[in-house]
Amino acid sequence: MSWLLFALGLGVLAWVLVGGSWLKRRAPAWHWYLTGYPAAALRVLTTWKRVAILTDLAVSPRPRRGLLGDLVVKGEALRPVPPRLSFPRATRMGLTVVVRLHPGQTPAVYLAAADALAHAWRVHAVRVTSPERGLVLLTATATDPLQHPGLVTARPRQLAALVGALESGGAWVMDLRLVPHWLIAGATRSGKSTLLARLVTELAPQPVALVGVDCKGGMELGLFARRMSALATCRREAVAVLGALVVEMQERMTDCREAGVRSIWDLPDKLRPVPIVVIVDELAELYLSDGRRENKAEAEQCSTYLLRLAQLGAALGVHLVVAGQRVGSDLGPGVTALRAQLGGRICHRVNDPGTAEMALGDLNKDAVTVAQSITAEEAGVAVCTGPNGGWSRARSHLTPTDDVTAVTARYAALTPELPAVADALTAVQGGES
Ligand SMILES: Nc1ncnc2c1ncn2[C@@H]1O[C@H](COP(=O)(O)OP(=O)(O)OP(=O)(O)O)[C@@H](O)[C@H]1O
Repeated sequence: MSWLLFALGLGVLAWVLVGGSWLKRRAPAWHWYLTGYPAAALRVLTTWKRVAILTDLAVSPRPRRGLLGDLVVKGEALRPVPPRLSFPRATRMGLTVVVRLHPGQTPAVYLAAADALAHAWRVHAVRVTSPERGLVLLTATATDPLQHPGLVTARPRQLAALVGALESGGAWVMDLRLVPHWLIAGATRSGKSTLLARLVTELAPQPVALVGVDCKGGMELGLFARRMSALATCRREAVAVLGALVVEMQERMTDCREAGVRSIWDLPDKLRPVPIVVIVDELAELYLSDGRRENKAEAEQCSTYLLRLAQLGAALGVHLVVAGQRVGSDLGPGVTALRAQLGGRICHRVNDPGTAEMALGDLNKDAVTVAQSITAEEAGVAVCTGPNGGWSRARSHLTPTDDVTAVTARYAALTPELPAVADALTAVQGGES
């Protein structure tokens, strides 16, 4: 018997010393289920009452004012009651609990208490959502899942690109059929180009025309030129390409009108034109001008064309993905109008609060705060909006340049021709030489 106990003890010791860390490295989710979750669940249940009182989530069943003779007496009642909490449920990287709100309570107080809860439960973060009136769902994540996001999968769909992993462990998908236009903001070295590379890798095998506008001489998007139907590398070329796209869009509009449909997706397969995704790297290069008249005119033209594409493109199969280091109204009045049309927002680390505010501020103030807390070590981490109006932290899949160039070379033969756009570009390039 004593030998058995000794062997058991040795086994437990070996597990603690070697097995635990091995499992943590190999299968972090299992490590969490076996060791982390029971301890965290116990911590949630044992600390709930104290934390709820400290963060004003607990309320007293007795009113704060009472009558003492003719006097109204005001004060804190004794023994506040914490809201009812469900048993913590394990998730892959954390746990969730449902809290039943006290009458008159709103989820706002729980949002304010989220940091305190994360601290008390010793977890990375606590997110607060309200799935149903009167209930809040507290989702705790044990460690930052975006430090080493695993590879996730998603069902392939046309015009949808699996670009990374969400904080929840789900797939981060940019679905252009659901959200037709996107704005990507981020300081230099924050991960914008990597995200664009990932997007191109995902769209390259699909029947989609890619048009690039990279006024930094085509240094970024030039890598994918083999799979691009057109690539503008300076503002003059951008004006020509965007102008030709507006004309193309007007032709599609006429086709739809004649066929009696409201979008190209309602046209029969044979008549449906190929969808076009216009990728703009560095928005500021299109908008800024040095004050000279011709430069100013070009900037204004770019602004007008982009706005037109964004306003009408969704139904006509023309989609915009616009990236920039700094997105602010100082770039010109057209930027704010354009932003309003770009429903999908992605904000990496930014240098100025104005850009985070511009990217996410009109959608959610909390998202702005979270975007501003992304550090320089977290390249590729961003706050992104979801199709149903929510937001999440996410990290793009690191896609090395060699992989993207290999994919674009493999699918180069699939590149659809856009003759009007190519002709406009050639005409400008001919005029320049
Ligand atoms: N998802 C990611 N995971 C890990 N590292 C990443 C990720 N995305 C980017 N990085 C790292 O950050 C570096 C900078 O990324 P990237 O070139 O995409 O930034 P950028 O915002 O486009 O910068 P710039 O504006 O200067 O072109 C990359 O070389 C890469 O090492």
